[in-house]
Amino acid sequence: MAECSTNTLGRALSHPTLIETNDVSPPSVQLHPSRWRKLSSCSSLENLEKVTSPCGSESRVLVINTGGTIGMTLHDTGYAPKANALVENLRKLPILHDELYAHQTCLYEYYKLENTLVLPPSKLNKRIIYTILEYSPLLDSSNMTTEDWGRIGKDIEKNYENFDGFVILHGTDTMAYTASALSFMCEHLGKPIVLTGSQVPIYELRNDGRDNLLGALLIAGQFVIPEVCLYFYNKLYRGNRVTKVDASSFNAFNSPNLPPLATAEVDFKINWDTVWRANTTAKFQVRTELNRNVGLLRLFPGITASTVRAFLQPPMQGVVLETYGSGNAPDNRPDLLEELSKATDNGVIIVNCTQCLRGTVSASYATGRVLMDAGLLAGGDMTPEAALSKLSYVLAKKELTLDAQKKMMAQNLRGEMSADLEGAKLCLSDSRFIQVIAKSLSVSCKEELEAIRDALTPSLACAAAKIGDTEALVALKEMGSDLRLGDFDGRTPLHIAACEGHLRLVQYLLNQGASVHAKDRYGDTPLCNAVRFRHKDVVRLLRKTGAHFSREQLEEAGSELCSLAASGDKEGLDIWRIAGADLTRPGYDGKTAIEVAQAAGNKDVVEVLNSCMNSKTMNGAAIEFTAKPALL
Ligand SMILES: NC(=O)C[C@H](N)C(=O)O
Repeated sequence: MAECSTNTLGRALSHPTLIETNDVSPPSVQLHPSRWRKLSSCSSLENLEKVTSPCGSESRVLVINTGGTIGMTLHDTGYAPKANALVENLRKLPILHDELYAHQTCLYEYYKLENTLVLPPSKLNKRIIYTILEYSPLLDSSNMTTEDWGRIGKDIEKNYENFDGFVILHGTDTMAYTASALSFMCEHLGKPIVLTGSQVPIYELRNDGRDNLLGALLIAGQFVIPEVCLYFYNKLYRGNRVTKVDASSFNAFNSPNLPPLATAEVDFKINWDTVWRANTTAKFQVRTELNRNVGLLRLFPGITASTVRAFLQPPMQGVVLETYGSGNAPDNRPDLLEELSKATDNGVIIVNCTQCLRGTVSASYATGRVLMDAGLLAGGDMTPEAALSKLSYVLAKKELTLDAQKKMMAQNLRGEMSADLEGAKLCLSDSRFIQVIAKSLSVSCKEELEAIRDALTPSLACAAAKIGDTEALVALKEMGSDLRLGDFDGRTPLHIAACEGHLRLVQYLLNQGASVHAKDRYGDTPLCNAVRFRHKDVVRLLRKTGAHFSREQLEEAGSELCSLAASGDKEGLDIWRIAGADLTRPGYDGKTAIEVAQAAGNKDVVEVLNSCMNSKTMNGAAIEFTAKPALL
């Protein structure tokens, strides 16, 4: 921690004095100063030297336990969820909880949460602290409804700013539906949400629950993959691309039309090219309104017109028709086609999806074109689960006209369908720059070229961000570079642009999917950098996009605010206010900024602070954090 104490926000706020006054040399673990403070009064202080982790950092994950096999036991009626048993069980598993570390670092005292656990250090040297929120009753996922999806969404929204990632424990039977639904409900998502579960309860000797939970936690706590994902049997999938394909294998899920986002091998291999990029500058929010008048209808030879008619009766508003092959239906059945036409004329949205596990619907066959003529929308390569939940989400947007809803159904909203990439593929060999380097290194194959590109472009992109050269960034992007990647210090172009105050460039990077939550090796986000270098416009834009201080940074801000108040620095205080700091937060000695300003006789600072605190309409209103996260 000592070497991290000079030039970034978090480091500037650390309190070496705390360590001195307690006369305890810091262990190599990077704890937040507030935990240090707690530690000083903790009975386990004498054990400090046993904290063995080398200099790592911590991240926080919220685990929402909805039920499913992972936490089931065998009852008279068969397998059913067991309440209040998971935390106790995990606490006894050394791969899922490091009791010594928790004790030595006063984890329970600090978080005041019995259900907070900590993983042993990861290979990337991170400690993942996770808090389990268990639902009551726990459900077999066959019992889940759209209301349960809404509850999960709202709990994530409530706790969004307190955690780096989210894991949802869920039964496998309807996990693909929940994952799809959440992917649409979570708008402008900037953090990972990973669903997982198991085929065998975690309490049994041989089970897949431990590995699945561990993998999901490691991903949610270490990688900014801003998607609703599903982790199972060593693979991370996009949630709206999966389907359950096996009732009894550990390898229960498949993502037939999209390769996994990541694979857990010796190391996690993230397929960053596939990871979804946000293209808006809006804040995260969850839309819980879903339309329940939707359904799935699977075509089969000999289906009667009256069955179809009955299915399409009001109040039905949206149907996924599961057709044959590449989206085909009998073109010698005018009775069926008439029922479909009547329904679409009456405003029912019918989406054509294939019954096949893999592939897309197309208009290659006459038997497919008749469905287009009947007013069906092509569902591309969407899974029926994704198409159904997308319908439910889109139809709940009552502010949209029917035409706008249909248009939205045809759009790729969250990576649930493949865009028609004909002619749009980026070609690495277009880049003269990379070519010249590749030539000088005598490489020619695609993989080697890509490796060179990936090694060089993060630094080049940061250099372009430093001088505000948007054109250079556009050119790098066209080469296929991922502008979200960080340099050797984990500093992304967005960090650099935020430091330099290049507002337009910040906007451009956000439009390209740069993450406001990316942390560099010192734990700093672009927001920390923009505050430090006092770029108000950038701070405003980042806040608008959902950037926020972590709970620890907010706690530590008190001392910085006091020092600004002592030196009469109104501008400095204002920028912290805009960034979302709580101006009433006391410093390390318990005094607030206003008290410090009063003592120093800085009248106008007192006035400014008073007016800020009285003004309800102020921009970037202070966020009040309680000692406990909002979930309690
Ligand atoms: N493996 C499982 O989790 C199946 C269980 N019936 C569920 O979906 O809740």
